Amino acid sequence: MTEYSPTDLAAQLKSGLLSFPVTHFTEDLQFDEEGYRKHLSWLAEYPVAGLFAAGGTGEGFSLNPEETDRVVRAAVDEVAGAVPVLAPATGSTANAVAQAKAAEAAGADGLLLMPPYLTEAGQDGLVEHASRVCEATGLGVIVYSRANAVLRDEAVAQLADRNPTLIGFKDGVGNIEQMTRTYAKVGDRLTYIGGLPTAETFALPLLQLGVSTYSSALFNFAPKWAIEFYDAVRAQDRDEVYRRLNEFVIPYLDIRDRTAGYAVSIVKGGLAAIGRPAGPVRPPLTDLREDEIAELRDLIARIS
Ligand SMILES: O=C([O-])C(=O)C[C@H](O)[C@@H](O)C(=O)[O-]
Repeated sequence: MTEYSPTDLAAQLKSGLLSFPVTHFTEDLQFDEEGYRKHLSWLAEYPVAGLFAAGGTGEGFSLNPEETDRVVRAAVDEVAGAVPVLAPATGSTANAVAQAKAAEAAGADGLLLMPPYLTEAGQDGLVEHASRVCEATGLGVIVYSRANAVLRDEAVAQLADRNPTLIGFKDGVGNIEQMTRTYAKVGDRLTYIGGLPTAETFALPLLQLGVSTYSSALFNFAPKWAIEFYDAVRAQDRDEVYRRLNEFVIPYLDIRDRTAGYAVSIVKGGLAAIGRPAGPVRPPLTDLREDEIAELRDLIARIS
């Protein structure tokens, strides 16, 4: 059972960078628990404020509920209380509620509510969906606003009023007006997390909009560099942030943007490039080509 009340968890997550580990697969696309645990054990050498198991970078969308449970349990066990572990709640309301309960039983400390798949939905329906998940457990919940579940300021305010366990808003859209409206309306009642693909790209400007931390996919293969980048953002060291954007992030985006879904695949590519392979990505994603991994290796050499 978690030691973090929702309020404690909200404060903890604001205190540092957030880790979104990839999920390791064998060549025949089964969960490679040993590889995953070794990866978490290596990343544990670097200070983060929370670990989100089976998130987007962790290909949570490709896992069945039993696999998600295995990944979450492996993370909880491996991390052993050093940092809070947050688990995903995905898909239909019924599925997300079941996953939330399973995560609480597995000892997770909080939940990241992902968008429901396929259907579009209005704001009232999204509030209902998220509220059901908030009501399902005592865990703190972060709602991920992205894709077919983009929440506007009024809906975020409604959700925060209705659900004391809603602790965070993760933005995957980057709409400046909506972020401004949301922070103006809801203020520090919630913790705001930058969750656009390759979140470092937006970290400095979003800080001005109340977004105090972000989910780092780069942390998977460049943990020291990712922490240093986060420190530069928090210190509002504009020169250093732009130096690092030019040195690494922008050329990395040039590779990432070649194929839809590479925002996740490139993270496994980065791990292959540094000699810590995490196995292939699952369909519908595709792996980077060998020449792209070689390109990425040269890029990573610049920051190692
Ligand atoms: O669920 C996820 O993995 C994310 O949305 C976070 C990613 O880590 C994203 O912020 C990124 O690519 O840096």
